[in-house]
Amino acid sequence: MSYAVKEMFLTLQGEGANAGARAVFVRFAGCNLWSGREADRASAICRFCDTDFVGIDGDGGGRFADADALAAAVAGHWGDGKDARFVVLTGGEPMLQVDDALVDALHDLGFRIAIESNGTIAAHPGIDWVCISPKAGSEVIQRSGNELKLVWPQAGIDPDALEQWDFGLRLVQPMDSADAQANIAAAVAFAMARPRWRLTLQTHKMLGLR
Ligand SMILES: C[S@@+](CC[C@H](N)C(=O)[O-])C[C@H]1O[C@@H](n2cnc3c(N)ncnc32)[C@H](O)[C@@H]1O
Ligand SMILES: Nc1nc2[nH]cc(C(=O)O)c2c(=O)[nH]1
Ligand code: SF4
Ligand SMILES: [Mg+2]
Repeated sequence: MSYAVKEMFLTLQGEGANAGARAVFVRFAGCNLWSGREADRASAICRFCDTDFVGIDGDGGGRFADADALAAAVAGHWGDGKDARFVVLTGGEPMLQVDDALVDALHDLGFRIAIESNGTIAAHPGIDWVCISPKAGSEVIQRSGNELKLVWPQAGIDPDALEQWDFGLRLVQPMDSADAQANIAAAVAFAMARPRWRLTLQTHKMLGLR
């Protein structure tokens, strides 16, 4: 299978429990909860997305003919070192494209694989770190993993229901929007009221990283 990738870059993971870790990000093109076109945002299932995932025209993006070609590009972004190789598969929705061949090819090159997914498609079982971020109005079928990352506030999501899901960590992340300051206050209040949850911030945005 070939893969459509919007962009690929080396940075520090900005969010969640792996924040601060050097990682190659692979941003797959396309999502099942929004077309990515601004004209469709108001009618999309997911309406607060902060990301351009349309097309394959970003830095390091393109159409990769097979898993070995994509994994080789990831290794090229990482550089020579073999130690602690780490790749984050995101998008768009990465589980529209991630398959056995890609997981095997990345593991063969020594990468630990993380995913950022909306959970509407089962995560590939070979992935080493599963981060699921539920979206109101969608059906999340992937209800287990390493971290559950709730963007807050989100009308239509009941945090009590999420307490039943099987995740090692529960994280609350302020929604980046015109109301960012109010959303930070809401996320802080959320974490203060719910000791099983921790606040996570989009540190790459504060640091000026990609
Ligand atoms: C762009 S999404 C791509 C991966 C996948 N489609 C998902 O939604 O999890 C990457 C992460 O950014 C989060 N995110 C998207 N828009 C955001 C916003 N406006 N504020 C805070 N987090 C946001 C998502 O919830 C997800 O955890
Ligand atoms: N540095 C950095 N960390 C991130 N964590 C999740 C991201 C994403 O867009 O999936 C992201 C991103 O785009 N950049
Ligand atoms: S599910 Fe993820 S990629 Fe898709 S629109 Fe929402 S935040 Fe963006
Ligand atoms: Mg992002």
